Amino acid sequence: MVILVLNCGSSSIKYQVIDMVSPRENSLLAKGLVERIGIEGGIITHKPTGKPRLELTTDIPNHTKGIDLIFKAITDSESGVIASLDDIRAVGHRVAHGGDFFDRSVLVDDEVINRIEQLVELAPLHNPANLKGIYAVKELCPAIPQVVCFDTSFHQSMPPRSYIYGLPYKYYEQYRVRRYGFHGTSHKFVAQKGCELAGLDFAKAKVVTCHIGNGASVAAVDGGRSIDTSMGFTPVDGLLMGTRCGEVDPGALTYIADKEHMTGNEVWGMINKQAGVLGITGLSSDMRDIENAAAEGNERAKLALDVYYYRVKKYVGAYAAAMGGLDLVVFTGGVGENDPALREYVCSGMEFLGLEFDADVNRGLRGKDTILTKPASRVKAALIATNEELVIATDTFDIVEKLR
Ligand SMILES: Nc1ncnc2c1ncn2[C@@H]1O[C@H](COP(=O)(O)OP(=O)(O)O)[C@@H](O)[C@H]1O
Ligand SMILES: CC(=O)OP(=O)(O)O
Ligand SMILES: [Mg+2]
Repeated sequence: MVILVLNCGSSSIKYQVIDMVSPRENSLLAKGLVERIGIEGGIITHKPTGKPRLELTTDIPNHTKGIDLIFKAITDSESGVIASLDDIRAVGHRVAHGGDFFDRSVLVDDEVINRIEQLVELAPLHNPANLKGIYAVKELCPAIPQVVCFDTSFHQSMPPRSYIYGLPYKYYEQYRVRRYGFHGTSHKFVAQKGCELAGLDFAKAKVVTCHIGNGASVAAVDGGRSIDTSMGFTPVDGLLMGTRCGEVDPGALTYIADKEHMTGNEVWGMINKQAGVLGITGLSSDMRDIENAAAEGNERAKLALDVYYYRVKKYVGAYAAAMGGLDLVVFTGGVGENDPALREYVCSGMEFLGLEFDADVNRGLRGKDTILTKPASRVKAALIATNEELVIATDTFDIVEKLR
């Protein structure tokens, strides 16, 4: 069964074409990336397995055009991987916010679309783009079944003590204001894979997963279930991110709003788009730029890195306490997989927890699943490359199989 997975961001679409024989037996036919949607210099990079890659620069004014380019690339005479679009059995999408409506992946229908629309205001950087992908497939291939996998689903297992805020309870009852958490697909995947690599039983292990990309969150996964996570009602809470502030005293925000005569919407825009490492440095939201600037002696970049790394470490300690123990710390995401300095900072001085980091193994290591602790270390650490798309394809397969 050929499944197309779409991970639509605001200005980019990551995709994979996967042939699933069964959840365990699958092969990647192609993966690719459409970038710079809606701005000049649009580009699609298509990487088929065992065939010449294809790169095309062209204006990509919207997601429909982006998905149309993906369709052309995957059926291309030279670099294509399927004969025609009829070969696609289903499309699986990543959707960031599913609220407490969804604790699992579901088949798309009008009701599901309505729910995702309702949640747009809670995930303004993500849900609108996710919806555009669903609409574009509907327009271009109305007969193909579509499945959505929510970042929030895995965290629906959190107990109330983790998700209730100290606000008047009526806001939870009226507006469902609570912690939801994100990157759940990734946290689950890397916790499971990390346990396999470390020889731990996922159903019993106490794992802290650090998904550190442009958006970043930490989760406490106890016995295979998420019991707490650093993102909250929206993907702006917790860690410092590219352009998002992470944890901040709410009092500071109302104070700034007062001083600067800002509306709620303006504050919301500021904490989502002008904060994070971009806000502290005024330089960039990309961690590579921040690290380069810090290496050249830029003081603000050094400060931003320090805040960024420190927060990750703090959550590891907090979640070890929350779970009453720790077996494994996992690093994943664009930064977690590619930045040895982050991993070294977080895992250094953690012998008191039973974690003995192997700095030699970690040095220069990028993107390869590896145990990062010394053989005798009681608590393990690991780098695990995430693959949200494979999880989405697996869920899509399971749901579409039942339609037969
Ligand atoms: N070598 C590297 N060192 C540090 N950060 C890196 C490196 N390579 C990529 N990154 C960072 O990874 C981030 C993107 O991660 P990714 O997980 O793809 O994000 P998202 O899925 O949220 O868009 C960027 O901030 C980028 O700078
Ligand atoms: C929810 C979220 O933060 O996603 P991303 O990391 O893709 O921005
Ligand atoms: Mg991501």
